[in-house]
Amino acid sequence: MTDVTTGATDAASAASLMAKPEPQKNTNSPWPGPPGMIPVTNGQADDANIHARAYLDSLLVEMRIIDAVEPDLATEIIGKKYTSPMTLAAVSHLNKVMPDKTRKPMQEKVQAAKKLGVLNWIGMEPDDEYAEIVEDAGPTVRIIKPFADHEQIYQEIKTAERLGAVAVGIDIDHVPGTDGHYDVVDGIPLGPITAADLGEYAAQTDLPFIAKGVLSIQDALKAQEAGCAGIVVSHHHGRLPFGVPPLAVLPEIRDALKGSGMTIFADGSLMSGYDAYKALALGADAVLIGRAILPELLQDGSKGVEKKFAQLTAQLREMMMYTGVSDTSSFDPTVLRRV
Ligand SMILES: Cc1cc2nc3c(=O)[nH]c(=O)nc-3n(C[C@H](O)[C@H](O)[C@H](O)COP(=O)(O)O)c2cc1C
Repeated sequence: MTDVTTGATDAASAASLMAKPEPQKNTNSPWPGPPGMIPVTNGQADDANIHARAYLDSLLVEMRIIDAVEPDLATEIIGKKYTSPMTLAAVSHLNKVMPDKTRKPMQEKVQAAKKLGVLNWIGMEPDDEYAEIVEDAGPTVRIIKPFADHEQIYQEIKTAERLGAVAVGIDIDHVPGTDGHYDVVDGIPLGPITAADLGEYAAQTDLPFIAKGVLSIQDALKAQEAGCAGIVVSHHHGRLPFGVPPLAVLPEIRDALKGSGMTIFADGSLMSGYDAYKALALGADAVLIGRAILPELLQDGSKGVEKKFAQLTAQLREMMMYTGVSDTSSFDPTVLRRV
């Protein structure tokens, strides 16, 4: 049976699939490629994904069927129109994991997003690979790592501008490493991002700037102060041990940013259209779908993603109809009951 938390096909691999890179514990991972390339979970209480899943499953839904009609999923995100409030998350490094070197999952994902008319995100790829991946792409947000070398950040912002990104940002939640020091990714040292840094990056570019990995009102307000156009409420598939479920903090962040005009994205274990519905009902303007599309992407490329996305869309539409939500600006958190 497929596990709704992870998309994995049995309980053992479900427990092993999410969260922090744990190369030595990757034996049950269903992903191809070198151990640790695609994050897996330790399945313990410190794994924030466990709590994200439990929180999502504790949210039940009232029915408001009288007067309900088929919903319209068209959504404006930072001034551009898309067919859905569901976007394809940054899931980097995938071209390296495929044993079949003729396959390019990063490009396949970009093409699926374009075909579907949804926003796509690109994460940590070197600028030259990023350029190849987004050749002939639809709208893309480029997320840059919090490099210790700030010059590299400025350079990557410039490349994103040149390549026509619709927004640019930093995954600010990728500063700490599991050794208690600043993380190092692909041999590149990461470093702290101060509020002043964030303000400078946001001011440097005409593109909307996004802070990805906000999980408190404090950081949300700092991002606002820094001039960010948007935030992603996220713990980056459980980088933070014991991380609070993004959906648990989303409503208070939404309230804190009320009237700011900022776009609020959310992600974290959204494995179905029903999960996406809950994030949207709790105040996300749009959601990022990452691991829910990974098995299909790696197995069947663009077509697999399109098929999975159609399933997520059907679930989102079904839930919107049952709850009388006719369009993506009409979500109502009072429909949800926590049990
Ligand atoms: C294989 C993989 C690579 C990722 N790489 C990046 C990255 O480079 N930059 C980034 O901001 N997020 C990255 N993420 C995090 C996702 O964008 C997303 O925040 C996270 O997976 C939570 O969403 P999900 O539960 O739908 O997967 C990555 C996720 C995965 C699974």
